[in-house]
Amino acid sequence: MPAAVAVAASGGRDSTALLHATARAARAHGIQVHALHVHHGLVPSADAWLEHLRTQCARWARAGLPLHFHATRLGGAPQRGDSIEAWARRERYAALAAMAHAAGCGLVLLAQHRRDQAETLLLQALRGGGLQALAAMPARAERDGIVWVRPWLEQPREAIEAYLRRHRLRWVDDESNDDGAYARNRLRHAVWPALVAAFPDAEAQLAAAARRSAEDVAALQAGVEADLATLGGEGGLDTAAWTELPAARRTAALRGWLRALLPLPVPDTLVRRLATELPGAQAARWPAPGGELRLHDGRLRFAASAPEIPPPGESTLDLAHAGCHHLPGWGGCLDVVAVGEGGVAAARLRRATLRPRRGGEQFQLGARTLPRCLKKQYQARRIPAWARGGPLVFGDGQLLFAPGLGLDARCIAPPGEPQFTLHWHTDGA
Ligand SMILES: Nc1ncnc2c1ncn2[C@@H]1O[C@H](COP(=O)(O)OP(=O)(O)OP(=O)(O)O)[C@@H](O)[C@H]1O
Repeated sequence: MPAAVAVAASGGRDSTALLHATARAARAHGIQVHALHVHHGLVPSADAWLEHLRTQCARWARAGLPLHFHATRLGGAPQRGDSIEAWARRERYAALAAMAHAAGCGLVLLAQHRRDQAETLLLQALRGGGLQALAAMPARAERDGIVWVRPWLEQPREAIEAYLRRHRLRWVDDESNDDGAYARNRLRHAVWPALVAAFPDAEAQLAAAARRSAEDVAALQAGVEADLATLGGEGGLDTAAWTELPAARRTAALRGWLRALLPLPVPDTLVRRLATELPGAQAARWPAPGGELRLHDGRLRFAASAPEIPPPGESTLDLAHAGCHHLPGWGGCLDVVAVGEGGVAAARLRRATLRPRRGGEQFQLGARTLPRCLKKQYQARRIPAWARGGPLVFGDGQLLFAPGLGLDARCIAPPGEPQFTLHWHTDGA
């Protein structure tokens, strides 16, 4: 059993209930609970949410609950072309991960419930999503060295409301929940009441559909991995063996092979084109993101295009200020976000060294884990090739940041010191 667990607390209805329920259950087992709050700085009432949560946690702690409160104020703002929701979500998860690492928590609980899951499935279907999208939110996921768990994904919203009433809990209402500019709000207000009136069991059935989709995705993934093991990975895809696969498995195998290899996300049009043109082809070439696919001697291989700018070597950069540092040579940008804790000290970023992987680098994911070979960390976490594409960042010779993994736990600064977290974004990803 972990000694500490974190709860992502917005101050809203659901995470207030989850925080309270977690702290009560934890008390019985001698576990400490860390409430993690992110202040996005987007609406004036954000200050009030933070203060409400801080006061509430202090009150509950005085009443004997094993609670600690942490908050991060986000420093940056969305770049042009970045949607506010996408920016807020990305920065929120990064800040939550940083706070969890700093608090020594490898487990973070999120408060989404069955209605949220049902809505997510509908929204994904309305965007034309495939099975993976219809699986909606996973009950458990590992990312940034953290296990993210949604313990209430099977709980109806009414059960949470009943919990709040029983314990007379207070929460803050998010005024943006009424804003019709957001698809989820339109679904909630205009569609959901009519849907439930016609199909009273809609919430449970839609959530069940998401769960079944997730099971099917996992089974498909296992099948793809088994197929790829026999089709040959590094020496190229054995196209004769690939053509022998039953038609239904060919596309998935191709997509899986491309995902692991290409430096950028794989367009569906490319997968479809290859699925049609590969059978029977002898020698051929296809343009692909970041390079070219070449068929030769019965093997399909990826050749990365020569970068327009010479391959980035080692460079030194002042990263000790918030904002998006565009690095055209690397094909993306390093987002530097000011945080209160869980970041790397500004002083270490003033003369940061950026360089590609050379092999043999050691990286430590969490405070309670050991440093391991960086390549092994990427493999263990199945970080696809395109998400590893940016530079490694060093300060005073120590590895501080690896794209796709985040900050090395050994470089986290003490709370209070000026500090930043880093995120890598590939152009067009
Ligand atoms: N600002 C935040 N700080 C910390 N955690 C957050 C924040 N916003 C959302 N979360 C976490 O992500 C989950 C999903 O977010 P979402 O925006 O759907 O919820 P919400 O309606 O803002 O809040 P709640 O779920 O508490 O009613 C929340 O339940 C909470 O666990």
